[in-house]
Amino acid sequence: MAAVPPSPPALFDRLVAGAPTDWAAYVEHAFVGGMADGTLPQACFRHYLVQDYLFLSHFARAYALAIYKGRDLREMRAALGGLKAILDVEMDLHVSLCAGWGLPADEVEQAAEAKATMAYTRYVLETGLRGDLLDLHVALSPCVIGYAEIGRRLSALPGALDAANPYRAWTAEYAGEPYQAVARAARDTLDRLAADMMTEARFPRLLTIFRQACRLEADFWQMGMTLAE
Ligand SMILES: Cc1ncc(CO)c(N)n1
Repeated sequence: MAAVPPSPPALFDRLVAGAPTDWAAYVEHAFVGGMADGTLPQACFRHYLVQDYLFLSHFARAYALAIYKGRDLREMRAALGGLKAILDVEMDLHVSLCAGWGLPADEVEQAAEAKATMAYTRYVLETGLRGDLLDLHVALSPCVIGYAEIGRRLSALPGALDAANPYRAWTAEYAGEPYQAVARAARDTLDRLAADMMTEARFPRLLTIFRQACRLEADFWQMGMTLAE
């Protein structure tokens, strides 16, 4: 019987394997550890939460760009699914999280964007405008798939979901099945696009986009930690 050839590693796993330091600096940032054990100062979380609301509104625009860049209805519908997940699921969570932290939505919407927020969101949008759908989805991937991984890791740590942990709602949301499903869909989208758009010659440039996005994610946590504006 002929041996079944091993299937190639998924594109996302290849990207992580190609940028282990940048990936770890993002998903293992001190901000994340501080949410796990509850020691993160609450002012840092509030600052982050306000900026993340602004982040998500630009992130929704990037998914809208992915609809525009779709080459057929299937790709356009997949991007629409991502857009709806942000606008209808994640934004709703944010509005209620913000309310729970005493931050009314209209106040959050009026807040000034921190430089780290501008840098990250505009980098993703610009990468998508300049490149094709694969460039755009690689730029988006650390966000969606990274937060699902962070949520999953946190939820396995003792204390992260305890009633006494002020960040338990955040962890529960990103560890929860609806968000995990969004991240699986993002992985599938990458693999489907890679199957007909990816060449080996292209991989180094995709890895550069991925690394840059991971660095900007780590900077986003750092902005929260330091209350940077
Ligand atoms: C900064 C940032 N990255 C990723 C996500 C997940 O969508 C988020 N909410 N915020």
